Amino acid sequence: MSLTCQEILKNHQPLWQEATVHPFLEGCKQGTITPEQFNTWLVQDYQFVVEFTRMLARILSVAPRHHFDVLLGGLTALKDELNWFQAKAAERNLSLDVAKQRTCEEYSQFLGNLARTPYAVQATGLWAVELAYNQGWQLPGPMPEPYTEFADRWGNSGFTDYVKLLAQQADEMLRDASPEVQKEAEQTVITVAQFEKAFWQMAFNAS
Ligand SMILES: Cc1ncc(C[n+]2csc(CCO)c2C)c(N)n1
Repeated sequence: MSLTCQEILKNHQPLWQEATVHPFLEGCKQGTITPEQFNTWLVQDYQFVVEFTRMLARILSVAPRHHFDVLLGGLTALKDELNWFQAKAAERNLSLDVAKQRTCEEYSQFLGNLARTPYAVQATGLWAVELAYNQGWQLPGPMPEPYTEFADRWGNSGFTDYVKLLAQQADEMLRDASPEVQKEAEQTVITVAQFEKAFWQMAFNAS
Protein backbone atom coordinates (compact mmCIF):
# COMPACT_ATOMS: atom_id res chain seq x y z
CA MET A 1 0.00 0.00 0.00
CA SER A 2 1.38 3.33 -1.05
CA LEU A 3 1.17 6.36 1.25
CA THR A 4 0.94 9.99 0.11
CA CYS A 5 1.62 13.32 1.76
CA GLN A 6 -2.09 14.13 1.67
CA GLU A 7 -2.93 10.87 3.44
CA ILE A 8 -0.38 11.60 6.15
CA LEU A 9 -2.02 14.99 6.76
CA LYS A 10 -5.45 13.41 6.87
CA ASN A 11 -4.25 10.86 9.43
CA HIS A 12 -3.07 13.64 11.76
CA GLN A 13 -5.50 16.48 11.11
CA PRO A 14 -5.87 17.77 14.72
CA LEU A 15 -2.11 17.83 15.24
CA TRP A 16 -1.48 19.54 11.91
CA GLN A 17 -4.08 22.14 12.83
CA GLU A 18 -2.14 22.92 16.02
CA ALA A 19 1.03 23.32 13.95
CA THR A 20 -0.52 25.87 11.62
CA VAL A 21 -3.13 27.70 13.71
CA HIS A 22 -1.65 29.40 16.75
CA PRO A 23 -2.35 32.47 18.92
CA PHE A 24 0.96 33.92 17.67
CA LEU A 25 -0.33 34.09 14.09
CA GLU A 26 -3.78 35.19 15.23
CA GLY A 27 -2.05 37.89 17.31
CA CYS A 28 -0.30 39.17 14.16
CA LYS A 29 -3.66 39.28 12.40
CA GLN A 30 -5.32 41.12 15.32
CA GLY A 31 -2.38 43.43 16.01
CA THR A 32 -2.04 42.17 19.58
CA ILE A 33 1.38 40.55 19.27
CA THR A 34 4.02 42.52 21.21
CA PRO A 35 7.32 43.63 19.66
CA GLU A 36 9.10 41.32 22.09
CA GLN A 37 7.11 38.33 20.92
CA PHE A 38 7.55 39.15 17.25
CA ASN A 39 11.24 39.97 17.56
CA THR A 40 11.87 36.75 19.44
CA TRP A 41 10.25 34.82 16.61
CA LEU A 42 12.25 36.78 14.00
CA VAL A 43 15.64 36.21 15.58
CA GLN A 44 15.01 32.54 16.37
CA ASP A 45 13.54 31.84 12.94
CA TYR A 46 16.63 33.31 11.29
CA GLN A 47 18.71 30.78 13.24
CA PHE A 48 16.34 28.04 12.18
CA VAL A 49 16.48 29.02 8.50
CA VAL A 50 20.30 28.89 8.62
CA GLU A 51 20.08 25.26 9.80
CA PHE A 52 17.32 24.58 7.29
CA THR A 53 19.63 25.78 4.51
CA ARG A 54 22.25 23.24 5.57
CA MET A 55 19.58 20.55 5.62
CA LEU A 56 18.40 21.39 2.11
CA ALA A 57 21.99 21.22 0.88
CA ARG A 58 22.31 17.73 2.39
CA ILE A 59 19.03 16.66 0.81
CA LEU A 60 20.26 17.87 -2.58
CA SER A 61 23.36 15.73 -2.13
CA VAL A 62 21.30 12.51 -2.03
CA ALA A 63 18.42 13.48 -4.35
CA PRO A 64 17.94 11.95 -7.80
CA ARG A 65 18.93 14.24 -10.66
CA HIS A 66 15.33 14.86 -11.77
CA HIS A 67 14.58 16.44 -8.37
CA PHE A 68 17.40 18.99 -8.67
CA ASP A 69 15.34 21.73 -10.38
CA VAL A 70 12.90 22.06 -7.49
CA LEU A 71 15.54 21.74 -4.77
CA LEU A 72 17.94 24.18 -6.43
CA GLY A 73 15.04 26.62 -6.74
CA GLY A 74 14.54 26.30 -2.99
CA LEU A 75 18.20 26.87 -2.28
CA THR A 76 18.30 29.93 -4.53
CA ALA A 77 15.28 31.39 -2.73
CA LEU A 78 17.10 30.85 0.56
CA LYS A 79 19.95 33.10 -0.53
CA ASP A 80 17.45 35.96 -0.77
CA GLU A 81 15.57 34.87 2.34
CA LEU A 82 18.61 34.88 4.63
CA ASN A 83 19.56 38.37 3.45
CA TRP A 84 15.96 39.50 3.91
CA PHE A 85 15.96 38.23 7.51
CA GLN A 86 19.12 40.24 8.14
CA ALA A 87 17.48 43.37 6.69
CA LYS A 88 14.35 42.87 8.86
CA ALA A 89 16.50 42.44 11.96
CA ALA A 90 18.51 45.58 11.13
CA GLU A 91 15.30 47.62 10.70
CA ARG A 92 14.33 46.55 14.20
CA ASN A 93 17.81 47.05 15.66
CA LEU A 94 18.01 43.37 16.55
CA SER A 95 21.19 41.40 16.85
CA LEU A 96 21.03 38.03 15.10
CA ASP A 97 24.02 36.88 17.06
CA VAL A 98 21.97 35.32 19.87
CA ALA A 99 21.81 31.81 21.29
CA LYS A 100 19.14 29.47 20.06
CA GLN A 101 16.37 28.88 22.55
CA ARG A 102 15.78 25.28 23.49
CA THR A 103 12.95 24.58 21.04
CA CYS A 104 14.90 26.16 18.18
CA GLU A 105 17.97 24.13 19.15
CA GLU A 106 16.03 20.86 19.32
CA TYR A 107 14.25 21.50 16.04
CA SER A 108 17.60 22.32 14.40
CA GLN A 109 19.08 19.08 15.72
CA PHE A 110 16.12 17.19 14.33
CA LEU A 111 16.84 18.70 10.90
CA GLY A 112 20.45 17.56 11.28
CA ASN A 113 19.43 14.01 12.12
CA LEU A 114 17.12 13.77 9.10
CA ALA A 115 20.26 13.19 7.01
CA ARG A 116 20.49 9.71 8.56
CA THR A 117 17.11 8.72 7.13
CA PRO A 118 16.30 7.47 3.61
CA TYR A 119 15.78 10.15 0.94
CA ALA A 120 12.02 9.40 0.88
CA VAL A 121 11.82 10.42 4.56
CA GLN A 122 13.94 13.54 4.00
CA ALA A 123 11.79 14.61 1.04
CA THR A 124 8.63 14.17 3.15
CA GLY A 125 10.11 16.10 6.08
CA LEU A 126 11.18 18.96 3.80
CA TRP A 127 7.67 19.20 2.38
CA ALA A 128 6.11 19.25 5.87
CA VAL A 129 8.37 22.06 7.16
CA GLU A 130 7.56 24.24 4.14
CA LEU A 131 3.84 23.45 4.19
CA ALA A 132 3.62 24.45 7.83
CA TYR A 133 4.64 28.03 6.98
CA ASN A 134 2.73 28.14 3.71
CA GLN A 135 -0.53 27.27 5.50
CA GLY A 136 0.25 28.96 8.81
CA TRP A 137 0.77 32.41 7.28
CA GLN A 138 -2.07 31.97 4.80
CA LEU A 139 -4.88 30.74 7.03
CA PRO A 140 -5.54 33.95 9.04
CA GLY A 141 -6.23 35.86 5.80
CA PRO A 142 -4.71 39.27 4.92
CA MET A 143 -2.36 40.49 7.66
CA PRO A 144 -2.13 44.15 8.75
CA GLU A 145 1.15 46.08 8.70
CA PRO A 146 3.92 45.47 9.61
CA TYR A 147 3.19 41.76 9.10
CA THR A 148 1.88 41.92 5.53
CA GLU A 149 5.22 41.15 3.91
CA PHE A 150 5.81 38.22 6.26
CA ALA A 151 2.46 36.65 5.39
CA ASP A 152 2.92 37.35 1.67
CA ARG A 153 6.38 35.84 1.67
CA TRP A 154 5.17 32.37 2.64
CA GLY A 155 1.51 32.59 1.73
CA ASN A 156 1.97 33.67 -1.89
CA SER A 157 0.82 31.41 -4.71
CA GLY A 158 4.34 30.88 -6.07
CA PHE A 159 5.39 29.46 -2.72
CA THR A 160 2.22 27.34 -2.62
CA ASP A 161 3.21 25.90 -6.03
CA TYR A 162 6.72 25.14 -4.77
CA VAL A 163 5.26 23.26 -1.79
CA LYS A 164 3.05 21.23 -4.16
CA LEU A 165 6.12 20.24 -6.18
CA LEU A 166 7.81 19.14 -2.95
CA ALA A 167 4.77 16.95 -2.20
CA GLN A 168 4.93 15.42 -5.69
CA GLN A 169 8.59 14.57 -5.21
CA ALA A 170 7.96 13.06 -1.80
CA ASP A 171 4.97 11.09 -3.10
CA GLU A 172 7.06 9.69 -5.91
CA MET A 173 9.62 8.36 -3.41
CA LEU A 174 6.97 7.09 -0.98
CA ARG A 175 5.37 5.06 -3.79
CA ASP A 176 8.36 2.74 -4.00
CA ALA A 177 9.25 2.85 -0.30
CA SER A 178 8.94 -0.10 2.09
CA PRO A 179 6.21 -0.01 4.76
CA GLU A 180 8.95 0.72 7.33
CA VAL A 181 10.19 3.75 5.41
CA GLN A 182 6.61 4.95 4.90
CA LYS A 183 6.08 4.70 8.64
CA GLU A 184 9.25 6.67 9.28
CA ALA A 185 8.07 9.37 6.86
CA GLU A 186 4.74 9.61 8.67
CA GLN A 187 6.48 9.83 12.04
CA THR A 188 8.67 12.62 10.65
CA VAL A 189 5.60 14.68 9.73
CA ILE A 190 4.24 14.14 13.25
CA THR A 191 7.50 15.38 14.76
CA VAL A 192 7.61 18.39 12.43
CA ALA A 193 4.06 19.31 13.49
CA GLN A 194 5.00 19.06 17.17
CA PHE A 195 8.07 21.26 16.68
CA GLU A 196 6.11 23.81 14.66
CA LYS A 197 3.57 24.19 17.45
CA ALA A 198 6.35 24.46 20.03
CA PHE A 199 8.19 27.08 17.95
CA TRP A 200 5.15 29.38 17.85
CA GLN A 201 4.66 28.83 21.57
CA MET A 202 8.31 29.67 22.26
CA ALA A 203 7.88 33.07 20.59
CA PHE A 204 4.45 33.66 22.13
CA ASN A 205 5.85 33.07 25.62
CA ALA A 206 8.29 35.96 25.22
CA SER A 207 5.88 38.61 26.50
C1 LIG B 1 9.99 27.21 12.46
C2 LIG B 1 9.88 27.29 10.99
N1 LIG B 1 9.26 26.31 10.33
C3 LIG B 1 9.17 26.36 8.99
C4 LIG B 1 9.71 27.39 8.29
C5 LIG B 1 9.56 27.40 6.81
N2 LIG B 1 10.74 27.70 6.08
C6 LIG B 1 11.95 27.24 6.42
S1 LIG B 1 13.13 27.81 5.36
C7 LIG B 1 12.04 28.61 4.44
C8 LIG B 1 12.47 29.38 3.25
C9 LIG B 1 11.92 28.94 1.95
O1 LIG B 1 12.33 27.72 1.54
C10 LIG B 1 10.76 28.47 4.96
C11 LIG B 1 9.54 29.04 4.38
C12 LIG B 1 10.36 28.40 9.01
N3 LIG B 1 10.93 29.48 8.41
N4 LIG B 1 10.44 28.33 10.35
